[in-house]
Amino acid sequence: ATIRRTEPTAGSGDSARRFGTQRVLVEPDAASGVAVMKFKNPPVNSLSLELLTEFIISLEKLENDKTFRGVILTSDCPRVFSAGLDLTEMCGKNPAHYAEYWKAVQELWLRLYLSNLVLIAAINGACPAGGCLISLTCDYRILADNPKYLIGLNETLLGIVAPFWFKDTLVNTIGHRASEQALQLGLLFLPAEALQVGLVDQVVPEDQVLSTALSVMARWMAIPDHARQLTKNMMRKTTVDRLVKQRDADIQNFVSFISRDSIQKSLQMYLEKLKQKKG
Ligand SMILES: CC/C=C\CCC/C=C/C(=O)SCCNC(=O)CCNC(=O)[C@H](O)C(C)(C)COP(=O)(O)OP(=O)(O)OC[C@H]1O[C@@H](n2cnc3c(N)ncnc32)[C@H](O)[C@@H]1OP(=O)(O)O
Repeated sequence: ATIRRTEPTAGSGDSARRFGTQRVLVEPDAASGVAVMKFKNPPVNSLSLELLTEFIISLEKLENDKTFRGVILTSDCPRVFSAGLDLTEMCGKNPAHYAEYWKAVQELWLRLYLSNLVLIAAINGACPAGGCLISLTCDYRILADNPKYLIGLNETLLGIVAPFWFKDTLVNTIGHRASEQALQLGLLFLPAEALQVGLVDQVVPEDQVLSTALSVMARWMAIPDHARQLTKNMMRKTTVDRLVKQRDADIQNFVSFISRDSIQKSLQMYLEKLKQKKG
């Protein structure tokens, strides 16, 4: 994926010169040091290998540019933040592909979870599974108050299992008992429920998600970077190290699990169900 610069928006000057890739739009505002990163992989921002790769590239570019201290993650697709991992990457492929794909999923989580940037999720659509995981890696989550925008780690509903580092991220956010129940039941929370359980930090009207994210960002960026970053690292490094210490074993575990006939069958059936839903 190549990083492309696009023309600045009208009357904005250099600080709004957008850049990004085909599936990840980046709207930087150098004046405030905040960039808005929008997933653009229609129709549902499924986390394909390409999107994961482009996401990592764009995030790295922002992290390496000292102008930027905060990034807001949001969706360019209507009604959906992200439908989670791309199911077509996990069915009907070969072990080598599954390994490559899972390595990219691990990489994105590792980069996001320990990022020095202030990361705020402006959740403007449905946020199941891998989409929920991305929002959980952020420092703060704002969800649009729309009953259609469900959020949660629903993997068991597909007959699969969220890996331990998905689980750890949820436990670090909503606690052990709430996570145990949510993961086993594959719970998808309504906005009010997600707020109540602590899965999101704020629920606001749909047209205020981005403006709210910008004002919350200002509050987080008022903290001296070094102190905030060291504190974030103190809070999260143990969780990250658990995966770092066993990345290859985790990949092998994923490949053998996802390759099982029974798992392949449930994923195919789930994809069929999604397609019939439209019928
Ligand atoms: C040891 C560890 C082992 C395994 C770990 C695996 C961890 C897995 C994590 C995951 O993220 S698995 C993915 C789980 N995702 C979901 O359950 C969400 C599924 N999608 C939906 O619920 C809905 O699509 C929606 C996000 C609520 C949006 O609904 P809407 O009605 O707007 O769209 P529609 O459902 O018609 O879908 C449009 C189109 O997109 C296809 N689609 C949807 N989700 C995915 C997906 N995750 N991957 C690939 N494709 C997806 C859907 O089939 C439709 O396709 P079509 O246009 O060709 O019919």
